[in-house]
Amino acid sequence: MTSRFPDAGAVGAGGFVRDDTPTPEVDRREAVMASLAGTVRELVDATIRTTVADDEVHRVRDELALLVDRLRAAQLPGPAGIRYNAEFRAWNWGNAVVGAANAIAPPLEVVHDASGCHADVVLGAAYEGPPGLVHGGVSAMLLDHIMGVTASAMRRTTFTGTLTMRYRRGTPLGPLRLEARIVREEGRKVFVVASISDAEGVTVEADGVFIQPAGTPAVDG
Ligand SMILES: CCCCCCCC(=O)SCCNC(=O)CCNC(=O)[C@H](O)C(C)(C)COP(=O)(O)OP(=O)(O)OC[C@H]1O[C@@H](n2cnc3c(N)ncnc32)[C@H](O)[C@@H]1OP(=O)(O)O
Repeated sequence: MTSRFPDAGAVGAGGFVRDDTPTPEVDRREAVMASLAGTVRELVDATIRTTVADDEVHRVRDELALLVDRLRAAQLPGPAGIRYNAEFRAWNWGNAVVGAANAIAPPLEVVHDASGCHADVVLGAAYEGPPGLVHGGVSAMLLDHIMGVTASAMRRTTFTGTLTMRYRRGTPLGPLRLEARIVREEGRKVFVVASISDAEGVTVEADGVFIQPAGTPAVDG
């Protein structure tokens, strides 16, 4: 069996980084960062929807600039990447869809089930495209992620090769369900279908080809 885990600190296949931070410490820090990101997410929503006077907006902006400086006091040299420790605990806190420290991420919480993966999410004002509806690119981004996770099946690295969307009707902001499943595999290619639904049924369908890049091992392969 070939391990997907490189030596500590090294960049492995697909850009994954082995990091020997113990799992309890990862869990603790993740909760701290998720707490911060949750408040920043509130800030984003409040910023979009505020109707306070201009002077108040300027005062809030100046206070926020001071807070940004405090967070900038110690920073990673680049993006957060994806890290793994020896216990197979993985963390990707900057991920655009699930990153615990990323206030832009909804965040999606992907659940593995008998047929593939699903996720329940509530999308607010920050994800609007047409009035009251989810931006089509946001729908594609969320589906791309859950389809990628489904294709990877927690045992191999896959990248999106081709993603096709069919927008059947507008997707309303609010509570939504995403579902994804593998329909077939051919060599390194994994074919995945997925959907977004609201209470009335499917709003978006997607199918995609996810490819295990040449030279990347499956964990149990
Ligand atoms: C844990 C976090 C999960 C997150 C999931 C989110 C998913 C993402 O967003 S991934 C980011 C977006 N995707 C990318 O950036 C991928 C960029 N592209 C690449 O890296 C490469 O082109 C990659 C990996 C897709 C294919 O490269 P490579 O392994 O060299 O493929 P290659 O050997 O040429 O082809 C292998 C097979 O795939 C097919 N193929 C190659 N590219 C594509 C494509 N774009 N679409 C469909 N099929 C393709 C080939 O035809 C070939 O098929 P066959 O075996 O039948 O001849």
